[in-house]
Amino acid sequence: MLEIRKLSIRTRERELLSELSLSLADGTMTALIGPSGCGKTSVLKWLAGILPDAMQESGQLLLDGVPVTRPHPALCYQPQSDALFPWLTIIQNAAIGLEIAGLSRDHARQQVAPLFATFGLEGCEQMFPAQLSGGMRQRAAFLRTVVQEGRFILLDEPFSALDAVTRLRMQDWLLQRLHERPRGVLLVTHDLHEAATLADRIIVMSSGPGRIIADIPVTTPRDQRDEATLAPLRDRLKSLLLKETTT
Ligand SMILES: Nc1ncnc2c1ncn2[C@@H]1O[C@H](COP(=O)(O)OP(=O)(O)OP(=O)(O)O)[C@@H](O)[C@H]1O
Repeated sequence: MLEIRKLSIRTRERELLSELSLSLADGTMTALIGPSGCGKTSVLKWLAGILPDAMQESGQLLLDGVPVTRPHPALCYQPQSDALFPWLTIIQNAAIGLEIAGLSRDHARQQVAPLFATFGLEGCEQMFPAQLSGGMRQRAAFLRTVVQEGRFILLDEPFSALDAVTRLRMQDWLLQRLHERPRGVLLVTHDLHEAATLADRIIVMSSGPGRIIADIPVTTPRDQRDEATLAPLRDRLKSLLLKETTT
């Protein structure tokens, strides 16, 4: 269990988050949605331990009840920007998280190489990030994150640069992977359909300052989550967000 306790964040100008508390269970996916600028990315950055110096924060992070400092190997973070190292090839980038975790270079590359075809990156292994499209770079960053063995994966709009079909493929792949190797996932997304299709639970944040205004379990079995079944949930999410953006 990963527990955020009373997280408050201030920028120089304003209070961004006020005493936000949230527990994430192992092996479940939680989607975090909210108006632009409400602080979703900042929550993930705080969890990853890379909040900008310009922000002041207070709060505690507990893993199984024990306070943790970050970066922590249990937490794998995929930022909104792909954050690939421009001087490394794509396979070096994809393998770097595993290398940092202690795998030998060869072993790390052996782990990621078979996934290049699945991720539509076959033939790009020796290319550099600047030679790839935005969607390809995002898939490489996603690959780098999901191969790591952390108990919790923090994904910041991981599919935002993908075309509709590739996005569906990557979502299916993620669900399959989590089925085979359960992890806790915190998924920041603006896509209500994505949240409703993938998540076990959806957290809705308000802005000014950010706090949780709804915590909604998604109980429909995944294989029954079609357009019609999800429509009432999407409508509820939409109306919560509309209220937040018009007040
Ligand atoms: N490096 C920074 N220094 C100071 N303030 C920042 C910095 N980065 C972000 N902010 C402020 O924090 C606010 C929240 O940003 P954050 O990226 O966490 O929101 P978000 O909910 O993820 O937004 P979006 O949905 O648009 O990605 C921004 O509106 C901005 O004012």
